[in-house]
Amino acid sequence: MSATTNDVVAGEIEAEQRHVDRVYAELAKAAARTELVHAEGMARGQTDRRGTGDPREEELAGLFERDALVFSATKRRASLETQHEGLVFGRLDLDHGDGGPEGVGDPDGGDGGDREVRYVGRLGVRDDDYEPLVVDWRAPAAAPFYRATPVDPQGVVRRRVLRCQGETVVGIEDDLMVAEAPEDMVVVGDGALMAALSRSRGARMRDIVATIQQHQDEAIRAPARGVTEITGGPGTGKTVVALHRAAYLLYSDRRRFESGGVLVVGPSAAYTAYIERVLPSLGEDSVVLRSVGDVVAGMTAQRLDPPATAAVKGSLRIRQLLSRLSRLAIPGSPDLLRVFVMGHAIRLEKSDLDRVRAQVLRHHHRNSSFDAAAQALAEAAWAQVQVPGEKQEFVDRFVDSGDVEAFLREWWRPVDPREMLLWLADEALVLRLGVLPGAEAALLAESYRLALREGTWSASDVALVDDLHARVGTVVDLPSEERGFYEIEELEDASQYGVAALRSGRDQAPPRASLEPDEDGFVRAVEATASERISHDPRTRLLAGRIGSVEEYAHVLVDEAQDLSPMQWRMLGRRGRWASWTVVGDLAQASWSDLEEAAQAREEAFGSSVRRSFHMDTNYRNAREIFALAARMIREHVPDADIPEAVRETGHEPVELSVPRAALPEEAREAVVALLGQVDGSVAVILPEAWRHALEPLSRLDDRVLVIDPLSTKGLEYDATLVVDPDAIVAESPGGARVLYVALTRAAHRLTVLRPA
Ligand SMILES: Nc1ncnc2c1ncn2[C@@H]1O[C@H](COP(=O)(O)OP(=O)(O)OP(=O)(O)O)[C@@H](O)[C@H]1O
Repeated sequence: MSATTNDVVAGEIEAEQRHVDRVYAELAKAAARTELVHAEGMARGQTDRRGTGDPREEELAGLFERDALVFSATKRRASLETQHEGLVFGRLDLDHGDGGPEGVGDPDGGDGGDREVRYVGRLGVRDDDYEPLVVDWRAPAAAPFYRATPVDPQGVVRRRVLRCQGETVVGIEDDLMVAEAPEDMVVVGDGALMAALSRSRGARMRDIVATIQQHQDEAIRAPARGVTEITGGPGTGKTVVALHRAAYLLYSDRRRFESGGVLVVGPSAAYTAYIERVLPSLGEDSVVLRSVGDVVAGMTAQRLDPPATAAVKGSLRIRQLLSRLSRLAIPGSPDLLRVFVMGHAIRLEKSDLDRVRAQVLRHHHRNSSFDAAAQALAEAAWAQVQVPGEKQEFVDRFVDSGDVEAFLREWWRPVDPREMLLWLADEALVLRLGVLPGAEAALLAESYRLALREGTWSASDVALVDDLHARVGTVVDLPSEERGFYEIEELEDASQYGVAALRSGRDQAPPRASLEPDEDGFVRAVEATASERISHDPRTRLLAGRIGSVEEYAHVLVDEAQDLSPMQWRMLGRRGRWASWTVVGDLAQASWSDLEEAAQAREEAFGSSVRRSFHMDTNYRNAREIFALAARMIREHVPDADIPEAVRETGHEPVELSVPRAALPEEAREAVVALLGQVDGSVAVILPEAWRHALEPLSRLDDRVLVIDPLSTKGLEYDATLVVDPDAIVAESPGGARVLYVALTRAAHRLTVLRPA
C-alpha cells in the first residue's frame, strides 16, 4: 500500500477535484439548456429501463432535462444545508479482467479494456458525447459501490468516498476490496462510515447516500411490489434506509410513483420536520410527508390523548360506536314534520322520522342522500294519504313543497364528520350509544369537552374522523340557486361550520389546493379575510376547512409502525388500497398496548399482497457504551427484544446519578451544562410529565437545548441526552419500559441518567 503522506492525499484530492469540476461545468451547461423546457422537464424523466445504468437513446433528452432540473433544486437546497455532502460522492476503481487487479489505478479513468473508473453521485450526468461522468446512485451501475465487499468484490478494487463542501472536495476515505492494493494505488483514511458516524448530529436528519451499507442497500433496492418490512432495533438506520428506498422507487419507476404518489407517515410533526430534508437532498421533492395526526387532509392534530383515552379511541371496538353515531339524528334537529300537501295534513312523528332515516342510511352515505331522504320522506307521508291514482302527483308536490324543503335542510343537512365526533362531548349520548362502559364513556366525553375548550384535535381523533367520513361521505354544497334564506339562519349559528362552510352560501367549494393548512395550521379558504382565518372560537378552529375525499397513493411508507393503533391502520389502509408498502418498526419500542389487535388491523390494510422482510442488526446511532446501558434495561423487561450491535466506541461511559429529589433541578442544570461542553450539537432533556414544569427553564440555557417528553422523541436523535427519572417515565407511559428504551437510545455520543433518590 502506498504511503499516505499529506502530499499524497492532497494530490489525490486535487485529481478528484478535477473530475468534480468537469461534472459541475457539464451541469451548468445542461441547466442552461433546460431553461427552455423547464415546465415539462420532470415529466420526461425516464432513466435506465435496460438495467445497465444507461438510458435508452430516446430518453437522453428527458434525462438531461430532468437532471438539470433536479440539479438546480439540489443546488438551491445545498445553500440551506451546510452539511450537504456534495453532488459527486463516490468513485469505484474496477477491474473487469480475469487477471486480477493489476494495472488498475489510473486516477483519470484508465485506458486498459479491463479497467474502469466510475463515479457515483446524486444524479446521473453525461458529457456532450453521452459518456457518463457520474452514475446516479440508484442506477444498477452504481450498485457495486454499495454491494462490494472484500469477500465478494464484484470487480471493485477500491471504493472511495469523496467528502465535499459545496463544490469543493475536502476529504477522501477509501475501502479496499482486495487483500492488497496495486502498486500505484493510493488508499486513504479509515473508511467513510466511521467518519460519518462520529460527526455531530444536526437538527435535521442527513442522507447517507455516500455510506449506505450492503445490507441496507438490499432493502433500498428491493422490488416495489407488495409489502416490504424493515425491522431492527434502535438506531439501525431503518428510517434512513426507508427514505432512500422511496427515492429509489421514484427513480426506478418514476411514472408510476410520481403520478400515483408516495406517502411517508411518521409519528409526529417533530419527526416529519426532522426527516424533511433527506429526500430533497436526494433530488426528490414529490413525496408527501405526513405525521400520523396529519394524514387526513383538512385536519391537523396538535396533541396526544392520555394513554387510557388513546386506548379507547384506537381500538377497533370504537367502530361500533362510530357506526351508531353516524346514524343518529342530528342533535337539535326537528323531530316532527307537519305539512299540508294537496289538502292533506301530514304529520310524521319522531318514530316515523327515525324509521325513514334508518332506511335511507342502509343504502346511502348521509351526505350524498338529500334526494333519497326527500323521496323516503315522501313515501312515508304517502302512507298517510293512500288516495288511489294520486301517488305520483302527491310525491312530486311533497318533494317540491317549500315547507318540506325547509324541514329537510335542517333534518338532513350535511354533517361534517368532525362535528359528529364533537357530539361525543355529551356523556349521556355516549352512554346511550351503548358500546362503552361508564368509565370509558366518561373518558371519551371528557376528551371532546377538552377539544371544545382548547380548539385542538388529538392524533387519535384524526383516525376517527376518517372512519366517520367513510361512513357519512364528503360534505357537498348544494347548487347555489337552490339556496334560500335558510343558510342565513345557519350563518347565525356560525360556530357550527368551518370557514369553508360559512362561505359556501356564496361560493362553490374552494379548490382543494386552497384548503391546505398554512404554516400556522389554519386552513385558508379562497379569498378568506383575516377575520375568517384566525378564529378565537375553539369550535370554529376545530371545524375550519373541510374534510375532502380520501387521497390514495401508489406507495405508502410507514415509520414507527409498531405505534399505530388499529384505527390508525385502517386510516392508512384507505390511502393504500392499491399501493405497495414499506413498513418500518421495532416492537421493543412500541407504545401501543394491544399489539395483537394492531397486527390484525395492519394485515387487513396490506391485504394479500406479497411480503418480504429485511432485518437490520447494526446500531449506527448510539455509541456502544450508551447502547449497552439501554440494552441491559430492555432485556430485563422484554427478554425477546431485538437487540442490535452498536459499532462505534467513544470511551465515554454514560453517567448515572441518584440525587435527592429536591436537588434534582439543580443537578439537571449542571448535567446539561456539562453535556453542552462535551458535544457540538443538540442536547435533549427527556423527562416525564411530572418534571416538566420544574425543568422547562433548562431550554433557556442554550439554543442547543431542548426539553421534550419521551413519546415525542420517537424516531429522533440528539448528540447528547439527559434522561430524567426513568422510573417515572416507565410508570406514566403506555408502553412502560419500551418507551424508556426509546428515551435511552436517542443519544449519539453522550448520555446522562438522573434519578431522584
Ligand atoms: N450507512 C449509514 N451511514 C451513515 N449513517 C448511518 C447509516 N445508517 C444509519 N446511519 C445513521 O444512524 C442513525 C440512526 O438511523 P435511523 O434513525 O434511520 O435509525 P432507526 O432504526 O430508524 O432508529 P429508531 O428505531 O431508534 O428510530 C442516523 O443518524 C443515521 O443517519
